[in-house]
Amino acid sequence: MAVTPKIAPSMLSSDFANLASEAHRMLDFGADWLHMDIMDGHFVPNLTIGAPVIESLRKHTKAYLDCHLMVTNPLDYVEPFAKAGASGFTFHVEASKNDWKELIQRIKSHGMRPGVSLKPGTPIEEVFPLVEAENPVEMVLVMTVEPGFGGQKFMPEMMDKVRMLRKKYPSLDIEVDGGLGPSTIEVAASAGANCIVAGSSVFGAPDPAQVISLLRNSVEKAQQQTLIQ
Ligand SMILES: O=C(CO)[C@H](O)[C@H](O)COP(=O)(O)O
Repeated sequence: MAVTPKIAPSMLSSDFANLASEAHRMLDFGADWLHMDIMDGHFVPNLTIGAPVIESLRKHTKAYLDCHLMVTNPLDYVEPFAKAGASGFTFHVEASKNDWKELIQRIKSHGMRPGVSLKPGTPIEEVFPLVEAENPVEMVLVMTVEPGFGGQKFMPEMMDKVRMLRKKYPSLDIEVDGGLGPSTIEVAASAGANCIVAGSSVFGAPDPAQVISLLRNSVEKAQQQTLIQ
């Protein structure tokens, strides 16, 4: 069975001073999720937003807040993010070598959906135990740029990771993030990605609704092709 396409504009490219209206604008344009980039200034060389901003945004929308925690100590953030109203809590495998079982358990017990992400230099095999665990993650986020900043160039060589994941786990949510847009979506969708994060290509477009629709159509088309083959 094909997994559902989810188009998630990265709010990193939004006007943070008008976050609620930017969120509504993206949802009106057809976004499924809102992707929230949480950076602590240590794990990646950038500092963005934390739980207080998620809490403020939650007062304005019921949308799925897909939180990607680029932080050194993800365990410290589980409770604050749950209280703030996060929906998905995606942590980095590089930051959870010894405590991922506890982390997944705590994310779920706090009512959020656990995901794991990996940087471009991290081998895909490192996430397999987290997907195959008795209490598994429900999404893998394959970074297609070095995490930290929007507007970077998509790394097509990351598609081997996506292909390998899709082959092993046909019903897993596989998210890609970094440099996704009309010129790169086909390769990502045909590799098997179904959750698409896109920042600059959506926010910078004259018609963001058209880009969101194009991204969704590409995922649907690739999924149909796979069913035919
Ligand atoms: O996680 C991120 C950076 O760490 C961003 O979500 C990502 O890069 C999206 O931005 P763009 O689509 O402009 O590349």
